[in-house]
Amino acid sequence: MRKFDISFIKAGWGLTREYWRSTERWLAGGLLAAIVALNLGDVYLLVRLNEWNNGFYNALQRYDQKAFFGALGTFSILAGIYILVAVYELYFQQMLEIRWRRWMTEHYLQNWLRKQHYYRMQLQNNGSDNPDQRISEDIRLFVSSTLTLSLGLLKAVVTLISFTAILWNLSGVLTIPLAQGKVAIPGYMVWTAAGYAILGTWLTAKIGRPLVKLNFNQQRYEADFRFSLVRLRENSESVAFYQGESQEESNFTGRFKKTFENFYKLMKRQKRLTWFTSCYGQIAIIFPFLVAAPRFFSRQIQLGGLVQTASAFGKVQDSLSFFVSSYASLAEWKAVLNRLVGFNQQIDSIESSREQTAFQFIAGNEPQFTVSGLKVGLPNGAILFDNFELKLRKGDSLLITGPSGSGKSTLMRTFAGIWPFSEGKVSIPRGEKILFLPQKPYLPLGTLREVLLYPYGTGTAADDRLKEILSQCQLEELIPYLDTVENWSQLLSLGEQQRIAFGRALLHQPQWLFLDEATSALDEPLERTMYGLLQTKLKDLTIVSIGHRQTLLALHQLRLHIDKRSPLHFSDARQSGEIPRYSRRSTAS
Ligand SMILES: Nc1ncnc2c1ncn2[C@@H]1O[C@H](COP(=O)(O)OP(=O)(O)OP(=O)(O)O)[C@@H](O)[C@H]1O
Repeated sequence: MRKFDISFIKAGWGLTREYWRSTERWLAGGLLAAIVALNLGDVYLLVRLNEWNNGFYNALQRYDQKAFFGALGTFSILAGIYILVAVYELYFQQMLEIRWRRWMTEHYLQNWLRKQHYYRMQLQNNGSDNPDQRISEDIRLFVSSTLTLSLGLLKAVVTLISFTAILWNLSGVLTIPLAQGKVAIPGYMVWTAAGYAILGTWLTAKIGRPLVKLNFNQQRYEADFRFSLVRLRENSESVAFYQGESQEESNFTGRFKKTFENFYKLMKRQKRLTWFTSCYGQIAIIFPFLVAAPRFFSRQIQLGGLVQTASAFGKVQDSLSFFVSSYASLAEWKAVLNRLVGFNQQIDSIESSREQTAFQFIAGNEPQFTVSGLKVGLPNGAILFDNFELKLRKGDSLLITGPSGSGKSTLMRTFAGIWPFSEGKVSIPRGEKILFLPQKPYLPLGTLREVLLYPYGTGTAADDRLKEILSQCQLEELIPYLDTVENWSQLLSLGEQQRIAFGRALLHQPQWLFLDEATSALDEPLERTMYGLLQTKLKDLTIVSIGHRQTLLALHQLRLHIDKRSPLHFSDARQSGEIPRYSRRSTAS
């Protein structure tokens, strides 16, 4: 038999603990105390209602009208309190749930965004699929299920203790005649309820075990399907140009097929479990009457006693069967837990690989941008550059050229310190501003002002300055839309987006600017204008550009040509001064 694994409880506690130690712990603790108190009040009311059964049914049996109406009055009071408790129990639970979720979401978001984990996760993806889903869906499910299940468990335990005592007193002694005399079993109803629940729990665990994995997969397939739909929305124009609808459709249906097939398996397994739990629940209604009937027919107890005993039996059996009734939720909770733990483990593994890597990205005291002993690889282990050296001084302008796929952008990623498959040292002058304009201009969602000021946020530049920059980048027509929210990356042409990127450089005034094919969509005069702006408006700016165009040569003093088939080639148009050092695998020519 497989060993019962409780490590998930430890993992669950690991995730839960952080919130209960956070700055919100006092308020959260207060809310939890209120919910627990209401929960206990709930159980107390159940005990009172159980006693009420006795009086009410005995009154009916005695045809005692006064006692009957008296019992109805008691019931009204109990029911009123019960309603009040139920309303506030849910209200406080939801309040705690949303606060806890907010805290966890912020915590996960910070972890995901910190040190570019979102980027590395994508590059080093070994198991953490769809982090967006983990942050939105899984946290929500985790918080709500943890609360529901743990409060359910608490209620079950308190109910069990209260009603076991009641049932023990009510059930009397069962005497079984044997050949050599009689055996008396005190509290036999309690033993019967326990036996019934233990059998049910064991069978439920046996039938329901595969649900954990099925739930895990279901959530993953759902997220994959949703992600593919979002991708189409983001790339609708390209797909429309290609008329790629049928390919997209087969991709969607392929992904949905997995969701469908897994759901079918889930459904079948759940059907088996429901067969069992429903039978179990129905038998549980009649079972206590059957067990208590001998004492009723032998007139040891009255109708009220029978109903009260049956109800107490039901409660004991019900609380003992907590596992049976919650198995499906428990399976889902465990799947969610595995996904969140997987997310954390992936971040830990990124952190430890970062510690082990021999790459240093530092702010140095030297006034130059220095690259030394650089080795750049790919995830598959291939090496793009080895022993690469480069030194750039203030005011230099370097153009990196080379055939497509030769590694120019990857080199730029390494210069930015974001490429995890590198070794060596990159040093930028301390305290100086460095800006990278990537190949794909990124325009966030929001107003044009936010787009232009990205990533420094609004309020960092006056309106006049923004307008001036838009004019300089020949984007005057956008001035009236500074505060308009649009999907700008879909609305603006690629050339306009690239000019927005230049606008950002003018605004943020970096001393070191790296451009990866940042003018590929501009015509040549506009390209010249943009570079002219950088040179006139940004003093002592050092520029490193990647590009294919010949026209870029005239705009840079230095050139580095990369080609996998030959050594790096460096040329200096100034023909004077100190030449930056460079090399790769072989000596430079
Ligand atoms: N995330 C990645 N995973 C695996 N391989 C990658 C990844 N990114 C880049 N590569 C590979 O690294 C090589 C260099 O790519 P890179 O984008 O640096 O080339 P490039 O010279 O900038 O090309 P282009 O001029 O077409 O933009 C290519 O063979 C590419 O397939």
